[in-house]
Amino acid sequence: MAAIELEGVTKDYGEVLANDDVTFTVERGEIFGYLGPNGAGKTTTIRTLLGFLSPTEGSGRLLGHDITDEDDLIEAKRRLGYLPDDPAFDETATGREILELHASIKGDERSAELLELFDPPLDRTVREYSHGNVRKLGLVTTFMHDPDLVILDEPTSGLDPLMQQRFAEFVRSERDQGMTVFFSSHVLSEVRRLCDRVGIIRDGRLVTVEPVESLLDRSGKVVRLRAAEPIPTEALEIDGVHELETSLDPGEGESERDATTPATAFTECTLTFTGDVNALLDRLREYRLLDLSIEEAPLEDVFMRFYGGERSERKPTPAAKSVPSEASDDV
Ligand SMILES: Nc1ncnc2c1ncn2[C@@H]1O[C@H](COP(=O)(O)OP(=O)(O)OP(=O)(O)O)[C@@H](O)[C@H]1O
Repeated sequence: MAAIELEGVTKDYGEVLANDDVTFTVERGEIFGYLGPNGAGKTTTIRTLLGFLSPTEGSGRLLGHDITDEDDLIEAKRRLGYLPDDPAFDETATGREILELHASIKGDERSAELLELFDPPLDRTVREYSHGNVRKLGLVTTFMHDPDLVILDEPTSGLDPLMQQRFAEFVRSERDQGMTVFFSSHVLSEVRRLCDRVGIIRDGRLVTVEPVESLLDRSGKVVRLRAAEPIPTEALEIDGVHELETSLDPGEGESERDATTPATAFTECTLTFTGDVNALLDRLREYRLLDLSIEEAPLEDVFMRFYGGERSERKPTPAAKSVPSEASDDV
């Protein structure tokens, strides 16, 4: 039995179709990242999963229980931890009082261990908490009853880098012991670090569900090179070259191209490469290179392909100019 199953979930608010035929499954023991820009429909899916919203159409199951059947869902909720995007704790209560309340409702198997990790200031009232401290208290209340499945809406928002790191290590070790983790995010570095699979939602529609590794494979590598001699642009006319940017440095003391320089040639370039790296290296073998780097493409670039907008700035080569490349592999 899967941890989460959604089938054709649609939520129509009249003027906005917040979720449009959303279908996916999250298996037990995986970390699933639900990605999308602001307003894409992430919170709507989460609130539907938890039975807080009834779908206009479609159905779903949480730990095997029907999300549209309130009584059935109570069973699932005993084994569920949920961190909303804005946990509405009683502002007049102290952190300690909040924990006592949660313990009395759901039980407390592990708050001592969680408090050591996340360390919210327990003796202050929630009114005095920073956004990050509310998040830390929320993480303790989410995991304290040792749930089988956690659903987290933007869990690291407001956490400092050290806390984000701690959260990542904690979540991975929980996953290794069988917990299922579903979280929404628009923080791509955290998704890359944490997730086994990713679902991307844009304008209410699920655009893709796939392993994070295949998303990275499809995004290709960023290749940067600097050559000691001009390389004809045709040398890079091979499958998998995208977004080629080149520049020609005439070199010290040489202000003009010499007669042997091809009409389109470069000494420096940056490109995104989705093909076989060996084929690229074969092409470059006959030229004298000064520098070559091959790195994973930023997930930001891949993400942008899904919902449009400007690509993140790539460090341009000096005097970089664009050269027409083959059609982009938009998905
Ligand atoms: N109660 C509501 N009535 C009408 N429209 C709504 C309602 N709740 C959400 N929406 C709209 O539905 C769309 C999806 O909203 P949702 O909160 O699910 O997005 P999100 O991906 O969680 O965004 P964010 O990352 O900003 O939290 C948005 O256009 C939002 O304005």
